[in-house]
Formats: sequence, C-alpha cells, structure tokens
Amino acid sequence: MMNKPSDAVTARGLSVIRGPRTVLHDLHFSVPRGQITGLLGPSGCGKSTLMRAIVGTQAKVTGTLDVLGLPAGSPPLRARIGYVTQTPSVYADLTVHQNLDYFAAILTPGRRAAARRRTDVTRAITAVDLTTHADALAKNLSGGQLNRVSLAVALLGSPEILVLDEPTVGLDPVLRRDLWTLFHDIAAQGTTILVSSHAMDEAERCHRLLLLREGTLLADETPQGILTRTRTTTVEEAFLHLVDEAATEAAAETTPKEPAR
Ligand SMILES: Nc1ncnc2c1ncn2[C@@H]1O[C@H](COP(=O)(O)OP(=O)(O)OP(=O)(O)O)[C@@H](O)[C@H]1O
Repeated sequence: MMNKPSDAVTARGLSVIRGPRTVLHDLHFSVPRGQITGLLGPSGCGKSTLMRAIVGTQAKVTGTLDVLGLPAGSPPLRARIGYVTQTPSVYADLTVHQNLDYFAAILTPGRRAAARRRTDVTRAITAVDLTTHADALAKNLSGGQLNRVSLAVALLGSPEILVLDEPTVGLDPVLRRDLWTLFHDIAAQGTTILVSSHAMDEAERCHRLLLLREGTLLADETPQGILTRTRTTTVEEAFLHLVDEAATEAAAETTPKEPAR
C-alpha cells in the first residue's frame, strides 16, 4: 500500500502488545483526509488502543503508523491532533468558559497571545453550540453537553485531525443525531475525523468504516461498499457476515491437508 498525501493516517503491519496480550494484530488501513471514518467494533476489540496509537500515547506499537505524513507520536503532531477520550477531561467546578480559558492558556501561553486565545475560545464554544451555557458550571451540565465541552477543548487549537473515542455513548437519540450533525459540519470545513463506536447503527453516518473485532480488521471501506460486498442491508448484518467469513477462512487454514500418497 502506497502512502497518499490525501491520507491522514496510514497503518502497515500495525500491532500492539498490552500486558501479556497482542491486542492489535497486523493492521493495514488508511484514513482519508477531510472525511469521517468510523472505527466500529464490540467492546474490548481494541478501538481505544488503536486511537491511543494514532495520537501517540500507546506503548509497544510495532509496524508503520504515519499520521499527517509523520510517524505517530512525533512531537510536531501534538498540536495538529485533537483527542477526546471516553472520560470527559473537564473541571466540574469551572464554567464552560473558564474550562476553555484554562485549556487555551496551556495550549497558547503568554500575555501576547491573549487576543488569539479569546478568539479561539469563542469559536470553539460556538462550534459546539454551547454559547447559551458558557457561564454554566460544568457539574450542572447534561452528559451530552459535557461531551460537547470536551469536544470544544479538542477544537481549540484548530486540529487537522480529531480523534473521538465513543463520543456518543450513553446519549439519547436526539443528542446523538445533533452530535453527528456537528461532526459533519466540522468535517465539511476540512477536518479529518476518526470516531469510534460500538453502535453499528452509527455506521451509516460515516464516510468510511474500519470494522474491528478482537484486534483484527474485518473491513476498511465505505458503508455502501461493505453492504454490497457482503450482500447485506445493515452494517450489523455485514459485520456478522464478515466474522463468519473470517472464521471459515481461519478453519480452512488450520485444517491439515490430506497427506500425499
Ligand atoms: N494493561 C493491559 N493489559 C492487558 N490487556 C489490556 C490492557 N489494557 C487493555 N487490555 C485489553 O486490550 C483489549 C483492547 O482494549 P481497548 O480498550 O482498546 O478496547 P475497546 O475496543 O476500546 O473497548 P471499549 O469499547 O470497551 O472501550 C481489551 O481486550 C482489553 O482487555
């Protein structure tokens, strides 16, 4: 597989060991720029581990993993990637605005950058539609609003890639839909989004999908491409089809051949 400048992430032979186990096995895939790529798979399949490898916080990564043309974890990438983990990293006793001011001060320190910080904070709060809640304490926000504050923090530095670990988990369908609309607005402005979910029904909202199971990649395609290839009508069915197909292939590989007479 060739590295294309249009790809935000390229993985070749990517494996990760955690504790005694290999949790990602020899992955090959690419994430195109300016699109929403969904990383889908059941709980424990390795989604968070893969995201951590991409943002450069995962140990024991082998193979090739390039992000924006640089090896994952390279220091210049830090400011170019926004990462939202599963646990909102927001201070409960600060308001939405104070939280953003605080993170902006870490990202762009110094008195001379004060005007830039103000612009960045206002832009991020507007982008996640929290202007009317800017002065609310984080502890008084709903789960969906809190997720959006985390997202605003990640948007502060105008990252080229946003890596979002299960941002819609636990949200009601309306909030989920609103968040996906927001992701599409952000992607339409050229930002690459890699978003994980274990909810297969979120697949159709993505431009591309990476289907992961037990640390192995089952598909790297568009949602429609996966449905066509597996002759199914939902990504959930397609996923089951691919799991069965992989099991059949594995069984064929381990079945001993008839000895030659
Ligand atoms: N320190 C560790 N030592 C050994 N195994 C680990 C360690 N941390 C995680 N794992 C295993 O690695 C696998 C992948 O975990 P990971 O958190 O990436 O999965 P996930 O798909 O993000 O799951 P979830 O959707 O539940 O968050 C899991 O099976 C987990 O048990």
